Amino acid sequence: MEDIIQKKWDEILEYLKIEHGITDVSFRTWLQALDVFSVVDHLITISINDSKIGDSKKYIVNKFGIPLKVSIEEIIGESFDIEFELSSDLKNRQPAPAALVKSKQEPSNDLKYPFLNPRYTFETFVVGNNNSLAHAASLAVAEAPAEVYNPLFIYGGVGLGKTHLMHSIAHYILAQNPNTKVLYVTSETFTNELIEAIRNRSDTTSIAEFRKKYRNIDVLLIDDIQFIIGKESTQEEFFHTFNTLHESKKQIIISSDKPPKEFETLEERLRSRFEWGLPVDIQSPDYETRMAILKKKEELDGLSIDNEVLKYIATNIKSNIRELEGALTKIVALSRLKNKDVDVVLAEEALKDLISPNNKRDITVELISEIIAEHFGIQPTDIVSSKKSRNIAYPRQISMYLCRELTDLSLKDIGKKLGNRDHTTVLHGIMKIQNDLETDDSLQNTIGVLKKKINPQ
Ligand SMILES: Nc1ncnc2c1ncn2[C@@H]1O[C@H](COP(=O)(O)OP(=O)(O)OP(=O)(O)O)[C@@H](O)[C@H]1O
Repeated sequence: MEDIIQKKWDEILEYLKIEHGITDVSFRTWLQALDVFSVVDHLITISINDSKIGDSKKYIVNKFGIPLKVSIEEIIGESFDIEFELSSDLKNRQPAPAALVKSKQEPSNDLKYPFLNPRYTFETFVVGNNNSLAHAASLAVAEAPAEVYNPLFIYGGVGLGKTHLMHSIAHYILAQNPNTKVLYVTSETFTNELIEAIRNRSDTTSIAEFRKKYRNIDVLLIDDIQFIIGKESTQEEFFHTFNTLHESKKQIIISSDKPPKEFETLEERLRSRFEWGLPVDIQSPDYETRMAILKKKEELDGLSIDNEVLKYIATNIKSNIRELEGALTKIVALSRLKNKDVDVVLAEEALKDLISPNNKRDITVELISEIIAEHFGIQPTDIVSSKKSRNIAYPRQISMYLCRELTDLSLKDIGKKLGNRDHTTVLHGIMKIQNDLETDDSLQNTIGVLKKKINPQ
């Protein structure tokens, strides 16, 4: 995390300057005298260059303390505490070595691999009847890459732990050998990067760069391969990527929502390759596994929830672990909001939309926002917030566009549900996406992926 904050430090200061109307002279004098000294857990220590501006700590804390905290949250997307220290006082203080401040679960290389979720490890993965084979095969591949099952093909329904297992394999391999070149991508990213490379075809290095990135590695993990089916040039490129890696004995791990034989329009030569190694499936978890997953989440989040409430969730939410975890989060959020203890009555209220009699999910603004937020690595609350940074504003406009396409709601109602926005703002958002779609093939691909995630049928 320290790396990321260091890298984004200038952007954070620029943001602060613009959002809080800081004058150029104030910016040059005060803000440019600030540097990140260390990031430990969620505390950022900022050094004040007192050789340049003297002991101005009190002034800086008062003037910039809160705006800086808010700006960091806006740009990084997470909340941090901050403290200021004079650089002369910090001179003899060593920044805490990153390895000492990480939690037990976190692998040692998360800075180098920001695309891996530090929580998705074998330690946090609950093994049940539904996933024991997939788990065992994944561990075998992690322990001996390219020696046992190549490719490893993990398939199963939505939200059942495929990504979690893939990240676990990557973390494990990197922990054993940090020099291994591991690349995890979704097939959407693979497609979008290929689109970009083809678009810049006149620049002969762009396709070469693309190929170098995907072929010059030891382990390729490609998630949700179903999204490349039917995209001819992507399939073709992936076919050659696969062959190059496989021939040079590099490990390939693929996930999908169905087994290779069920891909009707997949070319035979790719289908047969997917079956070369070991296709393993993940089923919906049984009741005991659902309880164990809820307890694991309770432990990881430091919660203490009445067993009856866990039983209520595990009894009612059966087929999707993401929803199972989401249910727990919703209950805890409602209890905080209402300042009430978590009990079954509160759980019933919190989950009334999730637990419908036929368990069929409706396409709602909330569902669309949740899927978009997850896809872009932000929080559903960001979508309805007033935050204006592009990494939030653009997904919000995509939400507006997809709400209009996939629900019968009026612009006014969409605006209301997306943070009480005016219908003209919604219209502007929709038109922006419509315009971009005309020229941006990557966006077309992303919107296609999102639509399938929202409405898998
Ligand atoms: N066996 C498990 N133990 C603990 N947590 C799990 C398990 N299986 C899934 N989860 C959790 O459920 C959530 C959804 O899992 P994940 O994203 O891996 O699903 P997926 O199968 O890749 O979904 P999608 O098909 O949407 O890509 C994650 O938060 C993950 O940590």
